[in-house]
Amino acid sequence: MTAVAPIVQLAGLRLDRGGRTVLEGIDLVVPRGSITAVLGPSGSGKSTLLAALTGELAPAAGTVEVLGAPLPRSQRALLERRKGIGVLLQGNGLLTDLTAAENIALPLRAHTRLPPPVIRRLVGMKLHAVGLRTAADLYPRELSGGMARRVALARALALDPPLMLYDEPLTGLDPIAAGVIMSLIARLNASLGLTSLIVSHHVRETLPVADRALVIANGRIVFSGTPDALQASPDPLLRQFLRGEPDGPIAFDAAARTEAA
Ligand SMILES: Nc1ncnc2c1ncn2[C@@H]1O[C@H](COP(=O)(O)OP(=O)(O)OP(=O)(O)O)[C@@H](O)[C@H]1O
Repeated sequence: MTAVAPIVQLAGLRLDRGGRTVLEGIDLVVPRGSITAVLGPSGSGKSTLLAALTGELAPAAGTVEVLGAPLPRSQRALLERRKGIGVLLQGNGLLTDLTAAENIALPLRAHTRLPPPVIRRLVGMKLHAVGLRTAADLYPRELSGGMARRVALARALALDPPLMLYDEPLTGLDPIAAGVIMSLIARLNASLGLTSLIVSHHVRETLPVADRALVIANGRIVFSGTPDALQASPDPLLRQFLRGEPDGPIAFDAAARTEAA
């Protein structure tokens, strides 16, 4: 790994799922420290792209470099690389019979040999980072949706990963909780020196915190640039997407995508 290498670099990437090509011709460089909004209609392949970044989905063609080097093929090396990638998945994935603090401690217990007092201290720091110091001993059922999302975020940050991947972090949240999560994502990115990719349907909430935007549609990247350039684009496909119109150049039926060879 080198200090100057982009944190994510994709070249000529093709991703297949269920025998079909979901994405192809994907070239992408994500600079360190940036927040990239990954946008696109439902089923366009946003989560599939994240799956390629974590190594969960192997490329059908092309290369995936994450944290300065190609993703390793061996399962052991891949698990090691994944410690540097924090993932907040759709839904929080909190274990219901563990408290907030115990949930956050899980990755530290699984992947480090730190003594319990150090783990307790690290968990306290993560809870503090998401503004939930007083919720340490609460169970997920005792948390609001926004609080549970923040606990899940603290858990994703437990191992201090330099790269954070967010898959629909606002799903199921009311507008106030959504605003809290988005500003927290932006604040953590700046204060911890992270790089973030945010897959989201919530264009209006996500673009303001992003310094780059990608739009995926019809199996490829149809826009890569600043949020301002996206919003100013006259491209009919981008206008259709930003306005949420059903008719236009974006094909919404799955049959429109190509069959994998
Ligand atoms: N495990 C899988 N096996 C087969 N096909 C899959 C699998 N996961 C996703 N797909 C297909 O891949 C395509 C892209 O799905 P993906 O979940 O990446 O889209 P998305 O843009 O994240 O959608 P959404 O915004 O609705 O979450 C879809 O056609 C989907 O049906």
